[in-house]
Amino acid sequence: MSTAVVATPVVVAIDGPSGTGKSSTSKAVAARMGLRYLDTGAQYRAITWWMLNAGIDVDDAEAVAAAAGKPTIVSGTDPLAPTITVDGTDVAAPIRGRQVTGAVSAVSAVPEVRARITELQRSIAAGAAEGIVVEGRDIGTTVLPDADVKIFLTASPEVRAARRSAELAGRAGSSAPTAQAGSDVAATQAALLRRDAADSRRKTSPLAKAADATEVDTSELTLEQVIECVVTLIEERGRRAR
Ligand SMILES: Nc1ncnc2c1ncn2[C@@H]1O[C@H](COP(=O)(O)OP(=O)(O)OP(=O)(O)O)[C@@H](O)[C@H]1O
Ligand SMILES: Nc1ccn([C@@H]2O[C@H](COP(=O)(O)O)[C@@H](O)[C@H]2O)c(=O)n1
Repeated sequence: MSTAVVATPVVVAIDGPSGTGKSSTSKAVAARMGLRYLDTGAQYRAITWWMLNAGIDVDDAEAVAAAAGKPTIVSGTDPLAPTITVDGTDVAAPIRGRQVTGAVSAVSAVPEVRARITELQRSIAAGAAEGIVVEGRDIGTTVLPDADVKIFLTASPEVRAARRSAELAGRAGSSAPTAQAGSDVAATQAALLRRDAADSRRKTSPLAKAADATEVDTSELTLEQVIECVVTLIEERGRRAR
């Protein structure tokens, strides 16, 4: 296992569709290389949670835009214990629920929301003296176009759905595969693809691979292999820069 620590602050952008392994990979790479870690999806989920809690119709883009500046979102960037609060409330658990997951693409498509969250992301990245891994959908294209290393993770829809379903089943405490589990995987895959389509089609900074990003298809790779691959790409960039 590599335990590299980079000498100069490095900014790493990791983008990709839902469930490709961005969070797992980014956290592990950041922890291994002594970097900070920012989960930008959690920030969009947090503002969505606040909108839902405030009774705002998330399909009313004008109402969402008018409220976009109201909540205060704070992200903790320790890769071993990332945190997210809204107006001082810890929302790490509720932002992973179905309601937020079903509403987040509509909220994140609103330009005023993106402007607000993008500004926050840039200030967090600029303040990370030791370097940072930032993961999301538009980091390499829009948020940090000058990132030192850009990676675009992909995986087949079938693999992503199977991994996500296993994760959800693990959280719920189930084990043996059943007919119900089979239909859950199909529903999970449909939901992932719906979210990818909405995130890719929006007008403002859609989910996209930056022209200078390295694409890594994780379908046939273990998580450890993906982490090693990303660490190697960062180390190679460091050697070229010296
Ligand atoms: N290479 C891999 N092999 C096996 N399982 C993996 C791999 N990468 C990630 N996983 C598992 O797949 C699931 C989804 O991974 P993760 O949450 O990191 O994806 P993500 O791209 O951040 O998703 P989202 O965009 O929805 O937040 C997790 O349960 C994770 O442990
Ligand atoms: N840079 C980003 C990151 C995320 N989003 C939106 O948030 C949703 C949730 O992201 P997860 O990574 O937690 O699944 C995602 O579906 C996007 O709608 C974004 O727009 N830009």
